[in-house]
Amino acid sequence: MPPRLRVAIGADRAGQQYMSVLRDDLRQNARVASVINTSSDHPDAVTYPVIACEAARLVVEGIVDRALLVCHTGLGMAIAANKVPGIRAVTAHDSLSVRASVESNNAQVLALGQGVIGLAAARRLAAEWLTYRFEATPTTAAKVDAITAYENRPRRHLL
Ligand SMILES: O=C[C@H](O)[C@H](O)COP(=O)(O)O
Repeated sequence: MPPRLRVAIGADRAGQQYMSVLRDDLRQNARVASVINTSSDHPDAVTYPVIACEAARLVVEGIVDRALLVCHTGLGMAIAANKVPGIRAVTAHDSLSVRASVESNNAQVLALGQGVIGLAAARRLAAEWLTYRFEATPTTAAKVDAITAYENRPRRHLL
Protein backbone atom coordinates (compact mmCIF):
# COMPACT_ATOMS: atom_id res chain seq x y z
CA MET A 1 0.00 0.00 0.00
CA PRO A 2 1.35 3.50 -0.82
CA PRO A 3 2.09 5.93 2.03
CA ARG A 4 -0.97 6.94 4.00
CA LEU A 5 -2.43 10.34 3.23
CA ARG A 6 -2.90 13.37 5.44
CA VAL A 7 -6.25 14.86 4.46
CA ALA A 8 -7.96 18.16 5.22
CA ILE A 9 -11.75 18.18 5.07
CA GLY A 10 -14.08 21.13 5.06
CA ALA A 11 -17.59 22.21 4.20
CA ASP A 12 -19.80 25.24 4.26
CA ARG A 13 -23.30 25.08 5.67
CA ALA A 14 -24.60 23.42 2.49
CA GLY A 15 -22.12 20.58 2.82
CA GLN A 16 -22.16 19.94 6.55
CA GLN A 17 -24.16 16.74 6.51
CA TYR A 18 -21.98 14.95 3.98
CA MET A 19 -18.80 16.37 5.47
CA SER A 20 -19.47 14.88 8.89
CA VAL A 21 -20.04 11.43 7.36
CA LEU A 22 -17.02 11.69 5.06
CA ARG A 23 -14.85 12.87 7.95
CA ASP A 24 -15.73 9.77 9.93
CA ASP A 25 -15.10 7.61 6.87
CA LEU A 26 -11.66 9.18 6.42
CA ARG A 27 -10.77 8.62 10.05
CA GLN A 28 -11.61 4.94 9.72
CA ASN A 29 -9.85 4.43 6.39
CA ALA A 30 -6.54 2.59 6.56
CA ARG A 31 -5.22 4.71 3.70
CA VAL A 32 -5.52 7.88 5.80
CA ALA A 33 -2.85 8.95 8.27
CA SER A 34 -4.62 12.00 9.69
CA VAL A 35 -7.64 14.22 9.16
CA ILE A 36 -7.78 17.96 9.76
CA ASN A 37 -11.20 19.55 9.87
CA THR A 38 -11.13 23.07 8.45
CA SER A 39 -14.83 23.69 8.94
CA SER A 40 -16.15 26.00 11.59
CA ASP A 41 -18.34 24.97 14.51
CA HIS A 42 -20.51 27.84 13.31
CA PRO A 43 -21.09 27.05 9.62
CA ASP A 44 -23.32 30.07 9.10
CA ALA A 45 -20.36 32.28 9.86
CA VAL A 46 -17.86 30.77 7.41
CA THR A 47 -18.44 30.69 3.68
CA TYR A 48 -17.00 28.37 1.07
CA PRO A 49 -14.18 30.66 -0.11
CA VAL A 50 -12.73 30.88 3.39
CA ILE A 51 -12.91 27.13 3.96
CA ALA A 52 -11.54 26.27 0.53
CA CYS A 53 -8.60 28.65 0.74
CA GLU A 54 -7.73 27.48 4.25
CA ALA A 55 -7.72 23.84 3.14
CA ALA A 56 -5.72 24.71 0.03
CA ARG A 57 -3.19 26.57 2.15
CA LEU A 58 -2.71 23.44 4.26
CA VAL A 59 -1.92 21.55 1.06
CA VAL A 60 0.59 24.00 -0.40
CA GLU A 61 2.31 24.36 2.98
CA GLY A 62 2.76 20.60 3.11
CA ILE A 63 0.69 20.14 6.25
CA VAL A 64 -1.66 17.79 4.42
CA ASP A 65 -1.41 15.89 1.15
CA ARG A 66 -4.95 16.45 -0.04
CA ALA A 67 -8.20 18.22 0.74
CA LEU A 68 -11.77 17.00 0.42
CA LEU A 69 -14.31 19.81 0.32
CA VAL A 70 -18.10 19.82 0.26
CA CYS A 71 -20.52 22.59 -0.60
CA HIS A 72 -23.88 22.60 -2.37
CA THR A 73 -22.47 22.01 -5.86
CA GLY A 74 -18.73 21.53 -5.32
CA LEU A 75 -18.16 24.39 -7.71
CA GLY A 76 -17.40 27.31 -5.43
CA MET A 77 -15.02 25.23 -3.34
CA ALA A 78 -12.99 24.26 -6.41
CA ILE A 79 -13.00 27.77 -7.85
CA ALA A 80 -11.78 29.25 -4.57
CA ALA A 81 -9.16 26.56 -3.89
CA ASN A 82 -7.74 27.03 -7.38
CA LYS A 83 -6.90 30.64 -6.52
CA VAL A 84 -4.26 29.39 -4.11
CA PRO A 85 -1.01 29.10 -6.11
CA GLY A 86 0.08 25.52 -6.53
CA ILE A 87 -3.40 24.06 -6.10
CA ARG A 88 -5.15 21.91 -8.65
CA ALA A 89 -8.73 21.51 -7.47
CA VAL A 90 -11.58 19.77 -9.26
CA THR A 91 -15.26 19.15 -8.89
CA ALA A 92 -15.95 15.56 -9.85
CA HIS A 93 -19.01 13.39 -9.36
CA ASP A 94 -18.11 10.25 -11.31
CA SER A 95 -15.46 7.59 -10.87
CA LEU A 96 -13.62 8.29 -14.10
CA SER A 97 -13.21 11.97 -13.34
CA VAL A 98 -12.15 11.37 -9.75
CA ARG A 99 -9.55 8.88 -10.90
CA ALA A 100 -8.25 11.07 -13.71
CA SER A 101 -8.08 14.11 -11.45
CA VAL A 102 -5.38 12.36 -9.45
CA GLU A 103 -3.69 10.03 -11.91
CA SER A 104 -3.61 12.45 -14.86
CA ASN A 105 -4.08 15.97 -13.47
CA ASN A 106 -2.32 15.52 -10.12
CA ALA A 107 -5.13 17.38 -8.41
CA GLN A 108 -4.75 17.58 -4.66
CA VAL A 109 -8.26 18.86 -3.96
CA LEU A 110 -11.59 17.16 -4.63
CA ALA A 111 -14.79 19.14 -4.20
CA LEU A 112 -18.14 17.39 -3.96
CA GLY A 113 -21.65 18.80 -4.11
CA GLN A 114 -24.08 17.69 -1.43
CA GLY A 115 -26.89 18.92 -3.66
CA VAL A 116 -25.60 17.03 -6.70
CA ILE A 117 -25.01 13.42 -5.71
CA GLY A 118 -26.36 11.06 -3.09
CA LEU A 119 -24.49 10.38 0.08
CA ALA A 120 -23.65 6.79 -0.87
CA ALA A 121 -22.07 7.96 -4.11
CA ALA A 122 -20.09 10.66 -2.31
CA ARG A 123 -18.76 8.10 0.17
CA ARG A 124 -17.80 5.71 -2.63
CA LEU A 125 -16.04 8.42 -4.63
CA ALA A 126 -14.13 9.64 -1.59
CA ALA A 127 -12.99 6.10 -0.81
CA GLU A 128 -11.91 5.56 -4.42
CA TRP A 129 -10.08 8.90 -4.43
CA LEU A 130 -7.83 7.70 -1.62
CA THR A 131 -6.62 4.74 -3.66
CA TYR A 132 -5.21 6.83 -6.53
CA ARG A 133 -1.79 8.39 -6.94
CA PHE A 134 -0.43 10.66 -9.64
CA GLU A 135 1.08 8.63 -12.46
CA ALA A 136 3.94 10.79 -13.66
CA THR A 137 4.40 9.60 -17.20
CA PRO A 138 6.23 11.92 -19.60
CA THR A 139 2.93 13.10 -21.05
CA THR A 140 1.01 13.63 -17.82
CA ALA A 141 3.94 15.26 -16.06
CA ALA A 142 4.63 17.63 -18.95
CA LYS A 143 1.05 18.88 -18.96
CA VAL A 144 0.88 19.39 -15.23
CA ASP A 145 4.26 21.13 -15.41
CA ALA A 146 2.85 23.42 -18.11
CA ILE A 147 0.07 24.48 -15.76
CA THR A 148 2.61 25.22 -13.07
CA ALA A 149 4.81 27.13 -15.50
CA TYR A 150 1.87 29.30 -16.53
CA GLU A 151 1.02 29.93 -12.92
CA ASN A 152 4.61 30.96 -12.18
CA ARG A 153 5.12 33.06 -15.30
CA PRO A 154 6.19 36.68 -14.94
CA ARG A 155 2.95 38.62 -14.71
CA ARG A 156 3.78 40.88 -17.66
CA HIS A 157 3.84 37.86 -19.99
CA LEU A 158 0.85 36.13 -21.47
CA LEU A 159 1.01 32.70 -23.04
O1 LIG B 1 -20.51 26.87 -5.21
C1 LIG B 1 -20.96 27.18 -4.12
C2 LIG B 1 -21.60 26.21 -3.23
O2 LIG B 1 -22.54 25.43 -3.87
C3 LIG B 1 -22.12 26.82 -1.99
O3 LIG B 1 -22.55 25.82 -1.10
C4 LIG B 1 -23.23 27.81 -2.23
O4 LIG B 1 -23.20 28.72 -1.23
P1 LIG B 1 -24.02 30.10 -1.31
O5 LIG B 1 -25.46 29.71 -1.50
O6 LIG B 1 -23.77 30.71 0.01
O7 LIG B 1 -23.47 30.89 -2.44
